Amino acid sequence: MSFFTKLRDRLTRSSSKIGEGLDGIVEVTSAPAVPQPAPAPSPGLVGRLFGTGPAARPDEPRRALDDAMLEELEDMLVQADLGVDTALRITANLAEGRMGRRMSSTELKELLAAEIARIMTPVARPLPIYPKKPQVVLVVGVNGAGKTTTIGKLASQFRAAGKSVMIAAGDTFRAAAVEQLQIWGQRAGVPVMVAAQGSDPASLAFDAMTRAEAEGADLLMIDTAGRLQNRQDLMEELAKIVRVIRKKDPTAPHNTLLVLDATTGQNALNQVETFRQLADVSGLVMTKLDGTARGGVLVALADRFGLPIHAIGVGEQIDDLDAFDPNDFARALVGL
Ligand SMILES: Nc1nc2c(ncn2[C@@H]2O[C@H](COP(=O)(O)OP(=O)(O)OP(=O)(O)O)[C@@H](O)[C@H]2O)c(=O)[nH]1
Repeated sequence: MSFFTKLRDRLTRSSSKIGEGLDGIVEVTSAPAVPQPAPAPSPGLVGRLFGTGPAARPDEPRRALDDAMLEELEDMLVQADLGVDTALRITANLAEGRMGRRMSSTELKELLAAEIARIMTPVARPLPIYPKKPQVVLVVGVNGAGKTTTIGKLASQFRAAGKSVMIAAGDTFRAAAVEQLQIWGQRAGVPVMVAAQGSDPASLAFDAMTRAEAEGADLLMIDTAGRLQNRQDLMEELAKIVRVIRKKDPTAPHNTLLVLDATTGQNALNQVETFRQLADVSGLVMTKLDGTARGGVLVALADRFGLPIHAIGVGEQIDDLDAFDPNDFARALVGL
């Protein structure tokens, strides 16, 4: 199954929220549809530019775009977790030159998808791979966001691409977290370095650097703790890991990935703010886009922070994570 098919099938809770929202907005006050003979289907201009979505049916209900309709659109987008600022910007762009025009839900979906893709295109960037060996990737995020799973999935993909990968289980306080990482390491066929429970994560990171250098690993991914309850401790812990790995390589870490859980909705925005204060976040991965109606938050994140979105997760299996494609995501999100 292609990742787009998977994305479209699994993003349904978010997409039905937006898709049905648009249907409702158009149908609520529109005149009853007058049946007309159906001409051969042809995609609209936006459809032709952005994919092969369904053409607007001639008998689809339509509604003239006015201020009231724009307000309903805004509210719907806010409820779909795109956030107020982004919702306002999108509706303003959508309205430009179209006030008074009678629009169908399909046309609105095409326009909305194009607007969302426009916002997200600049941030859609796969994790960059550098010639530097080992490339050190620090992975941060709150407990349960999906760090372990993401590390496992990425490790498996890089290995499949011929890279030698090593993982360090830096959340040394939680035995269960270390065990999970070991299981993912086995699945991905990648060594996982662990330390005694409760030992210093920075010391493990140093040992992992030493081993990765000695073995000529291409990539070292370091998992970290996500206890936000004690922000000061966590900040010190992350800072110490960075200090220690810089003794080995002053340019490391080369990437700091923040893993976010889509089901947290608008709270993901706060997590970005917080982790940017704790670490030098260089890119985002969003997990759990399946089974949540809050996937729209990714648009708000792109619009607000402009941080690269490296990958998105739509399930618990090893191949349920892929590079972020803005057009695919935008179309899936609006239900096209
Ligand atoms: N449905 C779904 N579940 C996911 C996804 N990514 C991760 N999970 C699940 O979310 C749960 C937490 O994921 P972990 O990878 O353990 O998260 P973590 O951030 O490492 O959490 P701690 O180990 O508690 O620090 C696990 O049950 C995963 O299987 C996803 O894309 N979709």
